[in-house]
Amino acid sequence: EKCDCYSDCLIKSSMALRGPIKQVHEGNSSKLFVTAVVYVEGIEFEEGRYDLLKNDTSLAIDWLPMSHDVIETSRRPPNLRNIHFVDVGQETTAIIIELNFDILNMKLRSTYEIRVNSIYDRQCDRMIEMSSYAAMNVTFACERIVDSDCRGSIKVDHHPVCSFMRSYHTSVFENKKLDTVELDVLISINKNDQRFEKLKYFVAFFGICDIEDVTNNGECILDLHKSEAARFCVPNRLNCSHTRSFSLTIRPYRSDVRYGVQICGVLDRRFESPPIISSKSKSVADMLSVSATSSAVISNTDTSLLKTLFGYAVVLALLLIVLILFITCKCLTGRWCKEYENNCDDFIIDEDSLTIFEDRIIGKGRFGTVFLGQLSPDWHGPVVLDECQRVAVKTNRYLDKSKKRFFIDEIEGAKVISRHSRLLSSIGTVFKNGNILHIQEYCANGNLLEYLILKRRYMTELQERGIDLNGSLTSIVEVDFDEVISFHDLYRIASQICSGMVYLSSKLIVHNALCAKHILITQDHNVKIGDFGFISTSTTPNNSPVEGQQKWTSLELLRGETSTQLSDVWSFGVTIWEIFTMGGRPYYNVPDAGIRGLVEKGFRLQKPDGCSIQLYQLMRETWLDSPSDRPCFNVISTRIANLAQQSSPETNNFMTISTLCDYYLDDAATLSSRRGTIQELGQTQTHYDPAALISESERLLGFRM
Ligand SMILES: Nc1ncnc2c1ncn2[C@@H]1O[C@H](COP(=O)(O)OP(=O)(O)OP(=O)(O)O)[C@@H](O)[C@H]1O
Repeated sequence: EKCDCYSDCLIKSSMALRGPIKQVHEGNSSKLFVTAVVYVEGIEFEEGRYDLLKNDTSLAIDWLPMSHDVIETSRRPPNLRNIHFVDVGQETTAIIIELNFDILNMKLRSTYEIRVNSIYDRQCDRMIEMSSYAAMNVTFACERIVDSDCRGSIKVDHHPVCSFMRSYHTSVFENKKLDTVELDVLISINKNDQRFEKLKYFVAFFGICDIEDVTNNGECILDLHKSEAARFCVPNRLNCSHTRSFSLTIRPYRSDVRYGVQICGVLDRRFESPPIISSKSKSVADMLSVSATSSAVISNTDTSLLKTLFGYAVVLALLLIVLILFITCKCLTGRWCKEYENNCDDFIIDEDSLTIFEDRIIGKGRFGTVFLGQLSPDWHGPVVLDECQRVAVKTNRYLDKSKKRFFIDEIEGAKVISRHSRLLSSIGTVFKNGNILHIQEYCANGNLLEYLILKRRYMTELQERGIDLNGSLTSIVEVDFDEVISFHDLYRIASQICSGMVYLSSKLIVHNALCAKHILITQDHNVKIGDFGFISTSTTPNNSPVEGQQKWTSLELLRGETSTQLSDVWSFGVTIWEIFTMGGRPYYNVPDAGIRGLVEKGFRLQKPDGCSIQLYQLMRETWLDSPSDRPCFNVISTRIANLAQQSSPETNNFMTISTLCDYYLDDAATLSSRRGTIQELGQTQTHYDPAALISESERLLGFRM
């Protein structure tokens, strides 16, 4: 039906983002430039006839407070740059809306809703309402914005995860005199809930329910602005078992109202307030049973008696602590502990200071299992630990002398290395039941190899679901940005490893076993180089490849010559190859014994699919026959920094993974070590084809070494 000035035009519409979001520079300031297109079906295009008034009824741009509401007030409203109407045929008109947003949105990772409800018809001087409005959410995720500088930006949405636990048991202690109610609440947490892994601690929001909004399922609506908050399982999440009790105090308590509690898990302590679910800032909460019948009344005298007893206990505990400190001090100065003098090594930690969580296996290596551990809160050493004092505890399953020697070498190696932010710190040793435990700082994201493989798998899964990380923002709303990795991050990792190696080589130390598996990733996704069991110095030179490391070993060391810092450069080249294949297996089809012959003949690893020719050129230089022809770590560091800068191609922030690459064939074996079935190193593989290694890379660079 024709739409004229008197008919009730029903117009269908849809909206999409045109092109990527870009950071643009205007004079001294920068803005985020967004173009949205609304396709309106059902109106005849006429030049100059229609307009979009930027008011509440026609075009609305609303910030959705599901992202970071903390600095809401510092955001400036978006600026409408341009609107124009274009005829796209078939009774469809495209409205192109160009907007400028504040750069802060990107730093804080925000989401806006752009909505067009109606358009203005100049000829008839009236608003035409759409049958259903056109709307779209635009998320400003720094890593997705072209030409953006992500330094200091918040990468993920850290809001607490609410509606977490559903099973409560409460016991109520009513203090009539003080008009308060104390609740001991026992909650049950679903053991298998993956979100639990990422949580720091819990917050309970509790308060009076809105009477009219009480539901039949034992839920009520809680006004979060008026509610109180109590933190629990703080600071040590390890104490948080799957059933957990904590206390709430409701003050003043009123018996005529209902109370509700909403339990949320905090992901990042800077963001404790829950997402605002409705415009009224109210959230569905579980009803707390605070009935007078189930309560035990605490009399005033009882509390005062308890307080006195508690006071005595505190004084006694303090006296005890002073006594222990006095004895320890005497012991350390050597006066009372003459007979233990030989053991007075800074590196030895008292067994009682360490708790080992035997059910929390972090990994398994050649020598034994690595467990999660915790040092007592009063332990203070040269390494600053996280707030839970978490550590990695390496055990040694071998008691025979030669194997034990390797383990001790690692501890001794770690002692030689001084502290550097990119090197894994060794904290000390604990003697337990005649065995030595090696205590190291804990890197919550495990080793780099598995880290990369897991990210690659998630990204491959996204690819298979048709989600293009380099595509339009609308298609990536369901992406968990914690689980993907951008080129920017790959370069950052390579550069951090290089800076650790610059430091090691400045101390004239050769690592001898550098590879992705021996690099650990901290909670905040930074790099720590580990495994110092095979280091060599000028006084303790090394001239044989480390068992199982042949694929990372330089030609001279494979030949039995002495390794130098430039031998580590070779291994570093293989490590960046692992990074840019996102955990590919070098020389996947060659057994360790075949590596020397192959490398001597000039064969080198092929160019990873996702890496630039320039980066591959750098890798090839690290694999030059003569060590003196290879770049040193200082030079590599500058070159990586330059390559990282050049590598922000317009729409290519994330690698497109080609699953058919042969270097991914053995993934399962690599990851199986995570589950505890370690592949024996040096295991013989049956078949390999050197010709496969010549591959495309040789042709691309036009030479073969
Ligand atoms: N300090 C640590 N923090 C976190 N995870 C660790 C730490 N140390 C080791 N791990 C994990 O435990 C696994 C086994 O470590 P381990 O050092 O025993 O063996 P590896 O170095 O991986 O292999 P191998 O010694 O057999 O060459 C590592 O791959 C890593 O995933």
